[in-house]
Amino acid sequence: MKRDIENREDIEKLLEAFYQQATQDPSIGRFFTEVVPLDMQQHIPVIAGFWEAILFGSRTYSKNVMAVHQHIHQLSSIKKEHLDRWVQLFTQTVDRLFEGEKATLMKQRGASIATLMDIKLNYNQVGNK
Ligand code: HEM
Repeated sequence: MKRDIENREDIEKLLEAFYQQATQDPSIGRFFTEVVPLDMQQHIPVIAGFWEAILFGSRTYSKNVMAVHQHIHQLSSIKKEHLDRWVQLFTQTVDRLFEGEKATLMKQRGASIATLMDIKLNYNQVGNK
C-alpha cells in the first residue's frame, strides 16, 4: 500500500520522478531543457525547499515563485495549456507514489498555484489575452 509524504527525502523522490516526466514532455519539456536549461541536481533541492515549506511549515523557501515564472514567461510564454499539463503530470506523479493528507495537500496546492500563475501571467495586464 502507498504511504503519505513524510519528509524532505520523500519530496525529493517525488520531484525527481516528476521532472523525469516533465523534461521529456512534448508540451512543457522545452521550458526545462531549452528556455531555461536546468541542472536538476541544483534545481530539485530548491523546489524541494519550496514544497517542504508548504507541507511542513519549514523556512526553506523565501523567494518569489511568481516573479521567477514571470521571467520565464517573458522568454517564452507559459500558457494555460502548459499549466494544465503541468498539473496533470504533477497530480499523476503524486498519485503514483504517495497517498494521504500531505499528498492531497500537495496536489491541491500545485493546482491552485498553477491557477494563480495563469491569472498573474496571462490576465494581469489590461488588453493582455
Ligand atoms: C507550465 C508550468 C511551469 C513551467 C514551464 C515551469 C518552469 C520552471 C522553470 C524553467 C524553472 C527554473 C527557473 C530558473 O531557475 O530560472 C522553474 C522554477 C520553479 N518552479 Fe516552475 N514551472 C511551471 C509551473 C510551476 C508551478 C505550478 C509551481 C508551483 C506549484 C512551480 C514551482 C517552481 C519553483 C518553486 C521553482 C524554483 C524557483 C526558484 O528558483 O526560486 N512551477 N519553473
